[in-house]
Amino acid sequence: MNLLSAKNLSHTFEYELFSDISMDLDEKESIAIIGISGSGKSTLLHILSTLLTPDSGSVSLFAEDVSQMNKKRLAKIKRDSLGLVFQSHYLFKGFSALENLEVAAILSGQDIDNEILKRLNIYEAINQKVTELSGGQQQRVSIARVLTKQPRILFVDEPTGNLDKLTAHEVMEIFFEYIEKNSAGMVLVTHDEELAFKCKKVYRLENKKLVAVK
Ligand SMILES: Nc1ncnc2c1ncn2[C@@H]1O[C@H](COP(=O)(O)OP(=O)(O)OP(=O)(O)O)[C@@H](O)[C@H]1O
Repeated sequence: MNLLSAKNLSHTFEYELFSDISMDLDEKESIAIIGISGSGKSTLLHILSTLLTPDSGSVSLFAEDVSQMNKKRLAKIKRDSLGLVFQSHYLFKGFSALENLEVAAILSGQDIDNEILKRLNIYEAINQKVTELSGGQQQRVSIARVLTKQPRILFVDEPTGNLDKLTAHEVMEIFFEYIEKNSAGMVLVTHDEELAFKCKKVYRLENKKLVAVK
């Protein structure tokens, strides 16, 4: 089943970032987008995850055109089906790590998966306040929180920036197992080509186009 289909996307800020970009994400599929700094990778991810409206072109989620959805419908799809793992964590700072996960569990009606907490190595720190955790621990809590709501599509922007190499690879393994088990999909933006090439498909954003490199 097709989870996401982007057609002929173009976007310009101060300069034209890209034009006429199309891509498809199917169930159990992972796509990595690489490219030099400033090529527009994060902007493309923002468009695919509906945070930003493209200048032209369309994005469909689960075969529904995002531009044709009313606000309520789009909000529901975002809440139930999209998982964003971005550099800024958006954790509730005054709460503990566990409380942050509980909010996600309650809102989505899902359970917290202790196994994932152990693998992310945050099980022991789960009762600490977010502000007492290191940057890497906060990042791992935000990954656990996103997975707790069991989204169908993961949008991941440099998930391993604060993490050592071993932890970064473990996080990728957790993502891959997650999408396989849940028939979900993932779009990953990264500078790390080694991590990128673990994905099923790899595209490079260069000269304003998306070039398939795997
Ligand atoms: N909201 C915005 N308003 C104006 N310009 C923006 C905005 N967001 C991004 N840009 C510009 O668009 C260009 C591409 O940014 P983007 O973050 O998409 O690139 P990137 O490939 O992800 O870069 P990096 O690898 O450094 O994170 C940059 O020149 C950036 O300054």
